[in-house]
Amino acid sequence: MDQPIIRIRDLQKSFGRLTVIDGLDLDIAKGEKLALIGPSGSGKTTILRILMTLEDISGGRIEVCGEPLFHMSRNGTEEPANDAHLHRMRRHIGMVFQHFNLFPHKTVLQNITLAPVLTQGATRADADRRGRDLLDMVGLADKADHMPSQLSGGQKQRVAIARALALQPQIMLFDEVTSALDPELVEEVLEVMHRLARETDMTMLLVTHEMGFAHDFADRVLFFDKGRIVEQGPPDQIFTAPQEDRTKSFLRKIIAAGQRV
Ligand SMILES: Nc1ncnc2c1ncn2[C@@H]1O[C@H](COP(=O)(O)OP(=O)(O)OP(=O)(O)O)[C@@H](O)[C@H]1O
Repeated sequence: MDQPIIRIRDLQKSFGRLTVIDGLDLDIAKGEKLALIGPSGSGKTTILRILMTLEDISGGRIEVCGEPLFHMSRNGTEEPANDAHLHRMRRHIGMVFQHFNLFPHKTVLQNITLAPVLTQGATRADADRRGRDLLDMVGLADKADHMPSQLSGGQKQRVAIARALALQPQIMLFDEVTSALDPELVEEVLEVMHRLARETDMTMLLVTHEMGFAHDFADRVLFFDKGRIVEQGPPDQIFTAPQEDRTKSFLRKIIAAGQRV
C-alpha cells in the first residue's frame, strides 16, 4: 500500500474501566471502501467517533493524511493539539450519523451551505451553487427550499449526506445511516451511497448491520469483536468463506434472522 490515508497503531480506548478498543492496528488506502461489521458493542462506532475527534483516545497513534490526529498533552492524555490543528484535521473527514441531525429551522439548502460559508469562507453564491449540485446528486433538487420537517427520513438522510459532502472531505464516515429509517426508505439512501462509492475516489468507512449492503459496497470488510479486528478481507471471502469461528457464528445468526449476506 502507498502511504495510507489513515494509519492506526496500537489504538486503545477505554471508558472508565471498560476497554472498548484494544490495540487496534489498521492502514486504510486512499480511495478504499471499508465496511466495519460485528456484534453490538464491539467498538465500531467508537472508531468512527475517534476519527472525527468526537472522542479522545487512551493510547496509541492515529495519522490522517500523514499528520497525527492527536498529540500527547502535558497531563498525559491524547488530544488534538489546538483549535487550529483540530480545524485542519476535521476538514479531511465528514461523517453521517444514524440520526440525521439537520438544523430544523433552516431550509434544506441552508443546511448544506451553512458550514462551507461559516467554516471555509465560501461565498454564498459558490456555496449555493455547490449545494444545489449536491442536492441534484442525491435526487433532491426540487427540495432546496423545503424545511426538514417536510421531508421523509430517507430524504433527510440524503440531505445529511449532501451536507457532509459540501465540505469536500477526502474521507467519509457513515455510522448506521439506515438503521433509523423505515424499511421502504432504506434503498434510496443505499443507492446514493453506492453511487458515491462507484463514482468518487473518496475514502469511505461504513459501520453497518446490513450485510448485503456491506457485501456490495466494500473493497474490504473488517469483522470486529470486543474492540479487535478478528478477521478482515474482501467481501466474498468474509461472507462466503469466513475463517474464524467468531465470524462464522456471527454470520450464522445474521442468516438465521433472514438477512441477505
Ligand atoms: N460515551 C461512552 N461512555 C461509556 N461507554 C461508552 C460510551 N460510548 C460507547 N460506550 C460503550 O463502548 C462500547 C462500544 O460501543 P460502540 O458504540 O463503539 O459499539 P458498536 O460496535 O458501534 O455497537 P453498535 O453496533 O450497537 O452500534 C459499548 O459497550 C458502549 O456501551
